[in-house]
Amino acid sequence: MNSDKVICIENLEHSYGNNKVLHGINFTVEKGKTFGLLGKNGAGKTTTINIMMGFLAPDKGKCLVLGEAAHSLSPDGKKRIGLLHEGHLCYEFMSIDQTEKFYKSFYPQWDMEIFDYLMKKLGLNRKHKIKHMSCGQRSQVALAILMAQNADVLILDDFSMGLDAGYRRLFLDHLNFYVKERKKTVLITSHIVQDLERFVDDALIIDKGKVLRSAPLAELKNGLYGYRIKSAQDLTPLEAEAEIRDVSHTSGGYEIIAEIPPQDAAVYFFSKTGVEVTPENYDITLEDAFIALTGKY
Ligand SMILES: Nc1ncnc2c1ncn2[C@@H]1O[C@H](COP(=O)(O)OP(=O)(O)OP(=O)(O)O)[C@@H](O)[C@H]1O
Repeated sequence: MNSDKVICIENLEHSYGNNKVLHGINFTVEKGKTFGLLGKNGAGKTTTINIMMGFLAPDKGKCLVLGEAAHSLSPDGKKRIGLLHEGHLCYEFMSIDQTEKFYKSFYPQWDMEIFDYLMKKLGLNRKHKIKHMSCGQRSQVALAILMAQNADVLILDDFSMGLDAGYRRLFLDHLNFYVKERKKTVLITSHIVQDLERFVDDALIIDKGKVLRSAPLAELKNGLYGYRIKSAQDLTPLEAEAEIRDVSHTSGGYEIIAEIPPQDAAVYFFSKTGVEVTPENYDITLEDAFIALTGKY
């Protein structure tokens, strides 16, 4: 196997009883890259991560992590993976100091500097108990513990967990530096899709356990265009058109994401609405592309 392939997933299928939730997922995460796994609630992200961690055996398909089959990872392989699972890592009755001491004992490569740096940002006394912290503060401790493990592969399932915008930005900046500097590999999921736009190299969008799009971030939006249109007419019926991926109301009118290139937009909207509008083309965000591909609900 190519040693640059840190995670390699082929035709992964999984069911819970009769409910099939993964329908042949494929993706590869290369060394030194940050990979975003995106999908709506219930899309199959955590199931995929549980298979990658060996917690679940897939019905079909292949899942290799660091070159080993995920369901039989060696102790050495496990040591090289840092996992942030949905929820928290910490025992609530412990203080920050006790939590560090507890986790440090499992990780020979414990990076005290990173832990101290992130705890200084938290600004709480180290004797402070986890149970007396806010949800976001607990998440900050959990992330510091994860970073201090100094693992080669970091898997962060829904890292945002109640964190405010400033801390999320600080953490992602830090993680970005850490990944590039130390050639680590990251797989991350977040419901705050916008956070990942500045950060991931490649992304996979899944919906109901199927791959909708898999590409380097810059290519993920290919073929999707955003238009701002001021109109007194109700444009929501456009949502029924196959090439229209989303119609959203804004204070000034509408934002429409469509598979229509700018040179054809004015004629297209005239043909569909019967009124002359001036569609203003804008650059769509990753979140726009995500909604265009997965739908609002
Ligand atoms: N232990 C389980 N038993 C039965 N069904 C499950 C179990 N865990 C998850 N599911 C179902 O599998 C599907 C995928 O769930 P999964 O947790 O993988 O989604 P997700 O993408 O992580 O969602 P979210 O963003 O809401 O965390 C859902 O329909 C869910 O109801």
